[in-house]
Amino acid sequence: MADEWQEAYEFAVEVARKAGMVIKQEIDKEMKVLTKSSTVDLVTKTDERVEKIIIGSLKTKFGEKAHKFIGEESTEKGCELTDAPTWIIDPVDGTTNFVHGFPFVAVSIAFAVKKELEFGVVYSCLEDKMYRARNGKGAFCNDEPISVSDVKDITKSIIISEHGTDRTPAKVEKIFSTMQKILCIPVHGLRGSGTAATNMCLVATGAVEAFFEIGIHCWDVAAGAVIVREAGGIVLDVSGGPFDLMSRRMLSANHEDIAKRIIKEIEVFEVPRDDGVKHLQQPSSF
Ligand SMILES: O=P(O)(O)OC(CO)CO
Ligand SMILES: [Mg+2]
Repeated sequence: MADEWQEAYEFAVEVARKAGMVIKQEIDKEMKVLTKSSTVDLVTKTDERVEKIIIGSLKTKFGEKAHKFIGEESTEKGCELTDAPTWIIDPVDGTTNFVHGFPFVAVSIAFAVKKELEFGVVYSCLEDKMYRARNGKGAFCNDEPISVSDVKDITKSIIISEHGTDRTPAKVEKIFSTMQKILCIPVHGLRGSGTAATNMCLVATGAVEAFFEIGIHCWDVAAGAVIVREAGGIVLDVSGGPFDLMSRRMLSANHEDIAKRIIKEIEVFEVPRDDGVKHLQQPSSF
């Protein structure tokens, strides 16, 4: 088949837009906020409702059994990425932002075949920015081609990292220590939008040079990974080794020079993998 997944790609954009409309309608309403892995890991009825809308639309279009689904709100005990065509979905990336009305909230939809990411769609719905990319076909924001920054000197860069939702003091200390070391290189600035998917799109548009985080999940970064790569950037493990979607560790950058410099400063800490696999050694390529 010449272009087997183009229809799925186009449909994913449609579904992400529909999901974003629901988020926009619900952000100003009274909402009940529940918690998940910690008291600061928030979830609302909108997260669940939007995920049902996305998965329901995809099943109606492609059939109940044709594809597999990994969704933030419907994957209870770890997630397994198989060779089957698989959708990886974060219905509301930036739930804390959504709860507080902080204006960066994204729908993230990725599609993998034989464990390789085929395309990714990130709809930053409050900004009305539709980011999308498909392997070998370029990355776009609202249909305009996007590309990463050409800055290779870390002292001329802006870097994004986030604090995560684990408030164990030892982990918070490592996160802040890493940020302090990077800030004092020095870089022009440190930022964070509160959504990993949007952060990756900011790397892809050249607004920042890199984004890294330990503790994110596969649904936060799967779509963004395709978008960064297609915009000319790189996506790696935080050690410099190959990116592993299930590892909960990710560094995306415009250029190897920026990535290498950041890796020198990252204080790595252990997090359980998304697929429940006990321990995998992360080989470093730098
Ligand atoms: O808001 P969510 O979907 O919990 O995701 C967070 C990271 O886990 C922001 O990317
Ligand atoms: Mg998320």
